[in-house]
Amino acid sequence: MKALLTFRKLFAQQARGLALALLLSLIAVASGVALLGTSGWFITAAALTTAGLAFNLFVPSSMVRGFSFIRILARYGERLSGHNATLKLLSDIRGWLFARLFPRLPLRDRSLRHGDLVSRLTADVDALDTAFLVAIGPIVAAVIIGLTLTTVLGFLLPLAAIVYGLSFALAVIVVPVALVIASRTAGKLNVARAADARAAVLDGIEGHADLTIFGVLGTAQSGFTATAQRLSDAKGQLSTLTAAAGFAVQALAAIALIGSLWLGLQALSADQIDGAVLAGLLLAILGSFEATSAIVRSVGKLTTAMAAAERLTAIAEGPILVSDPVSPAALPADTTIAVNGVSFAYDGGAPVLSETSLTVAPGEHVAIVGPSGAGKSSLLSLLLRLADPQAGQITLGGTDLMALNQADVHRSMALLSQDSPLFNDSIRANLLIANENADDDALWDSLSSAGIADFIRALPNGLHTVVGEGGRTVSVGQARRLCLARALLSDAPILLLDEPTSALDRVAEVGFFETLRTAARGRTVIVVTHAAIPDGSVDRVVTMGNGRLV
Ligand SMILES: Nc1ncnc2c1ncn2[C@@H]1O[C@H](COP(=O)(O)OP(=O)(O)OP(=O)(O)O)[C@@H](O)[C@H]1O
Repeated sequence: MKALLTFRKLFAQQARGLALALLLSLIAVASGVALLGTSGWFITAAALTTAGLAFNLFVPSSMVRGFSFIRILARYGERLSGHNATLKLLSDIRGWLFARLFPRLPLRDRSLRHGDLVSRLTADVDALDTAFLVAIGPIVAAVIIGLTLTTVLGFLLPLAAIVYGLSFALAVIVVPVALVIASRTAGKLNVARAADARAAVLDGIEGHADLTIFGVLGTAQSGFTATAQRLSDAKGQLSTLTAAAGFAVQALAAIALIGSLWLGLQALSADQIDGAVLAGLLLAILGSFEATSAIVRSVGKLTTAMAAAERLTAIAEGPILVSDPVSPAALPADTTIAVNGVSFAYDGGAPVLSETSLTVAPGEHVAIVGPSGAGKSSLLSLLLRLADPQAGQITLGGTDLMALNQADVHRSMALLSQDSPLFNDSIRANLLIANENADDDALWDSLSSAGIADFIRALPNGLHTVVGEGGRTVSVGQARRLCLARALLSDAPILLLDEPTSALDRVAEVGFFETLRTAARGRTVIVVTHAAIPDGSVDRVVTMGNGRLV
């Protein structure tokens, strides 16, 4: 519940729409109760009056029509305003979540799988709509109806008011609270297992080719069936608890009805109440319990919403690894990079860099080589300020990186990483990410420099060709060249390249380094590579080993 309260400010922004929905839901339930009550009174009174001659049929029949009309309109309006406010609320929650997620990427909690994150951003946010739409609103409406009917009964049948009031309070407050307490674990399990199932689907789709080739598709399928079974067990647990609560509410409705009937008949024989009024009251009691069955169904979902809220706040309140300074320094014009005695480890782990130092002059092309795991990519991350060193200092033009805004640092450095992605969009749109103002000439220049212009020219749709999810419709080597073209298109004076040739054959690799030499002339280049670097393609090669440059 505490996690759900994190969203109270966003709920408050939609307070008007939600309050209107609540008011209309109240009117709908009240008209339903009044409709049944009036009908019971009307039919009984008409039957008790000889041939209906002495009974004014006009007023009650118009009341019945009026209440049913009001009920229909109120229900329609409630759905309209409730859903409208809830959809706005969900969109606010998504915006809120994304704003908190981005500064926290990459997440410190490495156990968070891709599918799990997707699940949190979609299904968990959706689960929050139940918090108001199907739980809080109906409960508030039912409490008001229950209090009103208890007061009316208090005047007409005081003893029945006690029986009804107690039964209704148990049905609307005690049973839902007990259901929430009893189904907390089942709610959490539901959300976690639904996320497992989504992650398993994503893993299966992504790894389908490898699973087929290694002949383990059957094993993967049975793993997925077991995941689906665990989800269905969790759903089953929740449904059983909800059904038990539903039974308790129906039993309380029966107690309220039979108790009121018994007390009402005694009052009738003692001439303390009119028969028609009694029939109306009994039907109104029945009508008021209709509101409670919706509550039980929705409260069952409330625990799922609470668990979803906990998962969302877990990522939204996670630690921010790198933050901007309060009063940032201006970005210096000088692009000299100086790494001075930097030591770095990931989140309390083993040291990755130990007192590393390196100076790269503006326009210099430097290659960093060394064994796998030596810390080369980590050094690039520190240069981009995706993490901060625990000791030492990195400066850009003499200014400490930690004194600069991250956005300024990123404006001066373009990155081609080992896994730079192509987005499911046109080649043009993929390139413009690096420089949205670039014209077609600039696009073709960068494509030529990356050695892929001829291939694009030969495509029927040229720059407008859509590359598919993750660049599936082009080869891995072509995708790398498109990413290089994107890096070259940016205005950044410093290019950081991490294993840019990992997907290229030797001929293409040699061609790539030659291209880089000329295409990035005038810019600083730091390239991390395992490739044998052709002579003359960089100014300097430094070797990294055991977290130090040697
Ligand atoms: N995000 C991370 N969290 C924790 N440890 C990490 C993280 N990224 C890398 N490491 C660890 O830091 C060490 C250095 O990794 P890094 O990727 O910098 O090496 P590398 O020299 O670039 O290796 P490769 O040539 O294989 O790409 C490795 O032991 C790796 O396991």
